[in-house]
Amino acid sequence: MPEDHLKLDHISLAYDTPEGLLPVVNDLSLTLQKGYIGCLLGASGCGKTTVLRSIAGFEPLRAGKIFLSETLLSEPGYQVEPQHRNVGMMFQDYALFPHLNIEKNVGFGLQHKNRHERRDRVMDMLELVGLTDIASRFPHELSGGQQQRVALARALAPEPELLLLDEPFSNLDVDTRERLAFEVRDILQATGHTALLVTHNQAEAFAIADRIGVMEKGNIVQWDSPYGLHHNPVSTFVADFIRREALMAQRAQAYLRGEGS
Ligand SMILES: Nc1ncnc2c1ncn2[C@@H]1O[C@H](COP(=O)(O)OP(=O)(O)OP(=O)(O)O)[C@@H](O)[C@H]1O
Repeated sequence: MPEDHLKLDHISLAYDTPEGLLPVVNDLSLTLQKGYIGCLLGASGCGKTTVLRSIAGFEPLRAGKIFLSETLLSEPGYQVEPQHRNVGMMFQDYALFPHLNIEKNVGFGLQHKNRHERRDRVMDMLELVGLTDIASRFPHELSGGQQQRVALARALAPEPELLLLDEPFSNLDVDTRERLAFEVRDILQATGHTALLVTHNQAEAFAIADRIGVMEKGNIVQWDSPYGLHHNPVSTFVADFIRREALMAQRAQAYLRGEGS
């Protein structure tokens, strides 16, 4: 069994709002092993992005602790700054700098390297995502799928210990989305990266993840392998959630085949 890498230990998170404190995540725990891809899966508003933001260092904890490779990153009253966490991020909106070409976008987090080292690393990353021929292009000249591959190359370039992906495929059409999900999984597996992905798309979660956490109202109700979730759901909520999503996917496929509405 690989060693534990990311550990969320009974974390709670809340937002200060004009109406008062809004509890969002309540006593959530998970452990992700080195080289594994984990996924938080759940309905809109259940707190997935908030958990990811707390790991990145953008949200303070109200309770609990976050560890990466046994280093304490967060606890109430203590936060390692986001730029010192060695955590890479990839979001749904690509977040590429429009005025920089692809080479400069991918090299953005490598200012500490000299010009030659930076270029070598950028080219290695572009080769990894299969885009060496477009290094001098600008983001608006690329398709959504290509832009997202550049975003992955940029996130991996500084050799992060952990990669966080927030709905990275949701702006893409269905075919590209599926293909890229598998591609990203293969790249992460080949490079041995540990990653945590957030999605509300079950097919995506099952395509990419070694461990899936089904979330309900700010907590994980089951943290398990895709097989375990399918065959041993711990509650009717999980069973219904999995069945409902599978049913919706089947209906959508039937609809696309013209077999009804
Ligand atoms: N900055 C904020 N201030 C106040 N409330 C917030 C803030 N960000 C998120 N929330 C609220 O916290 C709850 C959880 O939001 P979060 O974005 O973590 O959910 P999510 O599961 O990622 O949802 P989605 O799938 O729609 O992105 C929601 O009720 C949301 O309205």
